[in-house]
Amino acid sequence: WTDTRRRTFPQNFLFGAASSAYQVEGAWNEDGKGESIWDRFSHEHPEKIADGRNGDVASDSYHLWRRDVEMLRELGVDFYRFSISWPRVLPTGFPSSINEAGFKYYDNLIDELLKYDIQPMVTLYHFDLTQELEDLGGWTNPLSVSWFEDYAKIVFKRYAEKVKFWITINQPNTICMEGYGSDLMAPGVNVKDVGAYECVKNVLLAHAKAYRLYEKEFKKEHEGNVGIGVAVNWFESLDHNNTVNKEAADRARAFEFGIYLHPIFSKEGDFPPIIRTIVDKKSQEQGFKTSRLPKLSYEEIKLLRGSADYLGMNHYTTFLVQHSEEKFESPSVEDDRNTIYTQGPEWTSGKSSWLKSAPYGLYKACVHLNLNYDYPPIIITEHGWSTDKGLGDQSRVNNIRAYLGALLLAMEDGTQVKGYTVWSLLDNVEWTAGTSERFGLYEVDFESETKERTARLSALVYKHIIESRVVEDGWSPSSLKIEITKKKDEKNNNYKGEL
Ligand SMILES: CCCCCCCCCCCCC/C=C/[C@@H](O)[C@@H](N)CO[C@@H]1O[C@H](CO)[C@@H](O)[C@H](O)[C@H]1O
Repeated sequence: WTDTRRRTFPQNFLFGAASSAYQVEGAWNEDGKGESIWDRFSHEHPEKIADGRNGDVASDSYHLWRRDVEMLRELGVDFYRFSISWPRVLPTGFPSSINEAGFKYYDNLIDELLKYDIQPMVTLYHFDLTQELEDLGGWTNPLSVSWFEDYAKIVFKRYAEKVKFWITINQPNTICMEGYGSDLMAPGVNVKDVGAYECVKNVLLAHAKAYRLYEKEFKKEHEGNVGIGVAVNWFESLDHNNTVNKEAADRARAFEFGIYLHPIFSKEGDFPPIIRTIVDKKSQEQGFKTSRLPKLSYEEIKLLRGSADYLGMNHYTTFLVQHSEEKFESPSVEDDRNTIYTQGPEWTSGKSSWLKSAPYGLYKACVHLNLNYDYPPIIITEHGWSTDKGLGDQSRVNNIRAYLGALLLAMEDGTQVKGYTVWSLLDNVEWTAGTSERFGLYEVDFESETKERTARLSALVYKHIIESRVVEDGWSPSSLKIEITKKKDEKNNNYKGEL
């Protein structure tokens, strides 16, 4: 960390910015869009949304997509990561009803991006299941695997020619542990004992089926890359001489991300042995006839193993882990994991309660992935920082610079990082935090009718990093005025998405 040599991002390294449908689009019931679980959750529980601002209007990107693309051009990014709202294109979730008007929105957005040589990186699922599928059990229903595959097929068919980067599913841990294993996120059904693990199995298989479908029907002709987005924050023992806490940190890493990565990226496949042992043993003691962690068959293990062209790594922060002496509700995933998390009191805090800056954690997480999964190709599909509103976001600048510095070190030591994505292009609805936590390079004036977007300091700094391909701590812009500087003579639609 004291080695401050100037390091450079390679020419083929890709820089991008991200958003997701529910968080930015708004137009929650326009042009035939179906109801999503976030529409239902936020309407039935307005008290759960910190400042009352939900995704009904959000950043209004459904109407302001041209301005969004203009912002991406101002930044000079190589790609834009956004998600397709399943309920906007298939209002019930099933392929029996296709909403052409919904697809038209994505046609326009993708064409506008390509016109300016910005690659679309499409997430197929970012937390917004249709309510109709949720009423059938959502991701706890094994049929969700084929529901997702059917949806993926329609979207692949429509966009395979134009989209070279795909993320099947964003953050299975949030979907399953927070959406089904608690009531923190939609649908908030709180089935901590069995349902959360059923969800894990179904979400993983849905991902793998979509991956294999692309591999079989689209890969040869279109040469795109399909990955999965996993939250890989760093978890390490609070104290390194304490075996009990070191074992707790092993459990934390396995439960937080190993459970999703091991089946896809390890040589042997299947769930991590440490989780299998814990949940099987506890389930037996608790009187379950079979383990609460479902089995993966031989065929399922094979389907999953190797089912990603790259790992989409969402990394924000680090947690310090202790073994828990306190009793959790049992049976539950928390009880199975049995850990307590804290964070360094000296680490700088973001606006979100869970977000503190510890860039060394990104380096360590990369080393961990390299050792456990043999240097997988990685795209950082999310990293970001929350603030209050305001344009002078020096803390975001410091955070992005520090984490990019750590990333350069990890790359120098062999980590195969192909790209980096800031979360987020613009302020948006931060789920139950509403708009009280701002993650945008661009500020959105949520009070205005026009949802005015204005570049923050971080937007100018990120633009400079992309242009110079180095992280210069001393650089600052002469004003907050941002302009499009990267001129393209002609559009380049021949990009094949080489990793
Ligand atoms: C004083 C000690 C405090 C310790 C607190 C421990 C409590 C642990 C609770 C864990 C809470 C979750 C932590 C991490 C969450 C992130 O990985 C997750 N929010 C990332 O999700 C993506 O992030 C974006 C920003 O939050 C979000 O907008 C996007 O949609 C997500 O894909």
